[in-house]
Amino acid sequence: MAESILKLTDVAVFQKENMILNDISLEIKKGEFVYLIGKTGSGKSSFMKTLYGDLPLKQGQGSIVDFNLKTLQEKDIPFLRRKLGIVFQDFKLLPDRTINNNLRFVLKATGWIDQPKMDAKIEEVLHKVDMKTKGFKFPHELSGGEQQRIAIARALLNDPELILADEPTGNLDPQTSVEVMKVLQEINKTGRTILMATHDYALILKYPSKTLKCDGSKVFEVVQKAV
Ligand SMILES: Nc1ncnc2c1ncn2[C@@H]1O[C@H](COP(=O)(O)OP(=O)(O)OP(=O)(O)O)[C@@H](O)[C@H]1O
Repeated sequence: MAESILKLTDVAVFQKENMILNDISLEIKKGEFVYLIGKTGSGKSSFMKTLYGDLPLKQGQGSIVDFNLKTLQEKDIPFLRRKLGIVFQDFKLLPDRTINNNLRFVLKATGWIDQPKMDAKIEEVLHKVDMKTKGFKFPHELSGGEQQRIAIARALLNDPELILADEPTGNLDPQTSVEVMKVLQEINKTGRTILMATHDYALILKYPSKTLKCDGSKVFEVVQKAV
C-alpha cells in the first residue's frame, strides 16, 4: 500500500478566530495528483496555508510529509517547507535578479553551499520544466507561462515529497495553462505527489484526477460527474 503523504483527522481551519472549514478528514498517498476546487472564498488558500504551516493547526490532527502539524513549532517551519514545493498563482519570483540567481537564492537560503552542486541542480530543474536556455533572463523578460514554469522549477529544488500548487494557472490563458499542467503531470509521473487548488474546470476535464471540494465549510471528495 502506498505511503501516506498527508493525513488529516477532524481538522478545522481558522483565519484568526474565524473557523473557515471544519470536520476535515482525508488522506493523500504518495504519487497521487489531487485537485482542490471550490468557489472564491470557500477556503482553498486557507486550507493550503494550514498545510504549509502559514496558519496554525488549532483543532484536529494532521501529519504532512512526516511532520505533525499539531505540534509544529515556528522553528520547524523551514524544515517542513524544504520537504514541500509550493507554487503560487502570482509566481513570486524576485524581480531584481536573473532566473539562475532566483534559484541560487533559494538553494543558499536552504543550506546549499557547494557552487558546482548548486549549478548542477539549477540546470536539472530548469531542464525539467523545459527552460534550460532561459536562466540568464530576468523574470520580466519571460511570459507568464514561462515565469510559472520557473516557479515550478524553484519548487523542485529540494526534491519535495509533496507539491502544493495554489491556483498555478490562475493568471494564465487557457493554452498556457495546459502547458503548465503538462509540466505538473510530468512531475507527477516521476512519483511526486501534487495537490493543486484550481478554478479551472476545463483543466480538470482534460486531466481528470481525484478531486476534493471546499463547500459549506467542509472538504469532501467528489466524483468527476459532480464537479
Ligand atoms: N488573512 C486573512 N485574515 C482573515 N480572514 C481571511 C484572511 N484570508 C482569508 N480570509 C477569509 O477566509 C475565507 C476563505 O478565504 P480563502 O482565501 O481561503 O478562500 P479561497 O477559496 O482560497 O478563495 P479564492 O478562490 O478567492 O482564492 C474568506 O471568508 C476570507 O475572507
